[in-house]
Amino acid sequence: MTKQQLFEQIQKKRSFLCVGLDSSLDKIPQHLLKYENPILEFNKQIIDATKDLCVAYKPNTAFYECYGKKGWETLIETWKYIPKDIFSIADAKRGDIGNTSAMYAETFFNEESSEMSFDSVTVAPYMGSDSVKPFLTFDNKWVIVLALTSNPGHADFQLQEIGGEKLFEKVLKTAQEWATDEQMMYVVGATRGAAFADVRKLAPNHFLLVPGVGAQGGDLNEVCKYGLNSQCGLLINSSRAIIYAGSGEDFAEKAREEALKLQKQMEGILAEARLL
Ligand SMILES: O=c1ccn([C@@H]2O[C@H](COP(=O)(O)O)[C@@H](O)[C@H]2O)c(=O)[nH]1
Repeated sequence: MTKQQLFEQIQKKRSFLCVGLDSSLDKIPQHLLKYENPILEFNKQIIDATKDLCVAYKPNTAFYECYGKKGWETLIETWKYIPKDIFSIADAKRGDIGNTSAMYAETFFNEESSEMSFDSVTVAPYMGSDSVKPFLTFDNKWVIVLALTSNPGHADFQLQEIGGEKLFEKVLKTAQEWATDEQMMYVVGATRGAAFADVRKLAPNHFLLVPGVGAQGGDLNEVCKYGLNSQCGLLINSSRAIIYAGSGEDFAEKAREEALKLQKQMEGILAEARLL
């Protein structure tokens, strides 16, 4: 999916919501445990209930890898179930020496070998250019580089100054030497609020994947105030607050209600910014 196509989806759906599929056996409604693959059934019902309200789905691979062979199968089947006009993100946070990164890229992008071909994968930039570049060799695929994360520990490294600039600023600048805003996005946590103004000074045109709305308490309005650009430029992720909104037989309806609340807020924000 190109950047323009993503913006068109945002305008069509009046939403820049990404639903996070962080699905685990101990959290999904207990009545689903009778299914042969409870998590897949859960994901399918969540997708059916929210697909007209969001423009992206983000399974975090940790929630699948922990179940071994069955978990990988669930990830593959979940990817297959995501409608192909909806942007898919493998939140895997990979990155290693070049030849190893190349294998990670095959894992998430090469359907012939792995049976999945996500639109994008999250990548940790700590190991530098050769750890990121192998992900950029696939046509029409995106790399989403961790820049300023939503967790409290972000300050340990990302806010440290090197040569007069913070590490996350260096990441934002240096990564732009590897790819354009047509192939690269950045992760910036919703809990960082006003820092979006600093991010936009360095990356005015990039899409930002923004986790942290919902369970982590990030403020959607503040993120949009500083982070919105002329093509929206934001994919706001919410995982637990949507998918675990209900725990009974009506869990998918409850998830829809939560997604709808965010979609309505987003519609208002897009309208006010004259992006619709
Ligand atoms: O900085 C980051 C990077 C990634 N995440 C991931 O996003 C979701 C958030 O889940 P919620 O339930 O909405 O809190 C989860 O998969 C994280 O691993 C992040 O939160 N912050």
